[in-house]
Amino acid sequence: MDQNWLNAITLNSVDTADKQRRAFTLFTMAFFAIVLITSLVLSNYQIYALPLTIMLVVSDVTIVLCMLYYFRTGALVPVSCIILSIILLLCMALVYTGGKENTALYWLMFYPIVAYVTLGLKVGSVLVAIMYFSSLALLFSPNFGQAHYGQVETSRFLASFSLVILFAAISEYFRQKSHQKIAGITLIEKRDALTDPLTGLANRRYIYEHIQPRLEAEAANYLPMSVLLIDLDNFKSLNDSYGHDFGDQVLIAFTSMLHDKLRGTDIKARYGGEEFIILLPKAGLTIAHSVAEKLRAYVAQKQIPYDVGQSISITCSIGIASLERGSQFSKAIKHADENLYKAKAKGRNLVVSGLSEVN
Ligand SMILES: Nc1nc2c(ncn2[C@@H]2O[C@H](COP(=O)(O)OP(=O)(O)OP(=O)(O)O)[C@@H](O)[C@H]2O)c(=O)[nH]1
Repeated sequence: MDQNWLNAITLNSVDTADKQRRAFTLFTMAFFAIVLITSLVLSNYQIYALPLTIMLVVSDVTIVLCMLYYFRTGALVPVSCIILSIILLLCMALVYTGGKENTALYWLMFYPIVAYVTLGLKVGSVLVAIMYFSSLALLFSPNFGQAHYGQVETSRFLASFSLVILFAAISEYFRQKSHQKIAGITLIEKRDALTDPLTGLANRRYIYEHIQPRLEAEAANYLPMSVLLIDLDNFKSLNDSYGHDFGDQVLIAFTSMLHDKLRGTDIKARYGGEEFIILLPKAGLTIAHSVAEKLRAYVAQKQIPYDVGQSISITCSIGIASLERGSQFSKAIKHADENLYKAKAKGRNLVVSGLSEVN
């Protein structure tokens, strides 16, 4: 069975909220970095060596440009990697020089938290590991850095920094797990709410909640579009003669016929009871009429097994309307329904089409 339509149902709102959380964490840190670097450059540019001043200004400008790039493109991962790498370098430079009154090591504590929140466990761990081992190298190579850190200071720093990394990693790991679980459950529930359980087709809610907004937002991908309303003929007497369970089997068999005769890109849904709706994107009335006519003829000749050696056939009536740019979906549905009514009135097993009114 064609389930393509289910893949179109996503959790945009959940993903957007998670991205906002990561972006907000990153940019809060970036904001402090910009303020700190700018004030350092402004107050010390006379005493700093020129290469240091240039390095700080370039870092500052790059962070600002990265933020602007994110707001233009929404590309959070590359932007996070660049900003976090710059801040990693600046932190290591700080450890190298010792910072004001040898307090450099304190400023490393926030980094693992931001790295894990922003880039997740895998990529975050790479940056955190680089910071951790670079710090070790600087702390245990007495001739390498400019600053001297005492033994107690070094061991306390390593112990507390290791604990911060450990807790940040544990918290990110379980946050990711629970996020995936909740997102998975929410997606299943959302898909269930838009699926007809008997036929596996999309339901009426899918058409109004998922497709209708897209017709307005992505009109170029859909319009002109044809709307087919299909109703199985004399379904009540079929139920009465063969039983409700067999009626259900007929609905399932009819769904297979839809899949046989229509394309995967056509939108098919059970509109209610024994009524179905088909949307043919980028198809005018002429094409829609010929598609509907082929479907009608196919359904009429198809045998549905009833009992051993016994089978029945069904017929359907189809009303068509077209949805052009500027016309309303509700009006096209109404017009298709009127044409379906005409098809029934003219004796059933018929296709009736007509243009929908344009605003
Ligand atoms: N088996 C089964 N029957 C259903 C289902 N949903 C609706 N029906 C039945 O479909 C029948 C529809 O009957 P009507 O609306 O009178 O239409 P009809 O008998 O098809 O007559 P026309 O539409 O005029 O050709 C009703 O008897 C409903 O109970 C379902 O999920 N399963």
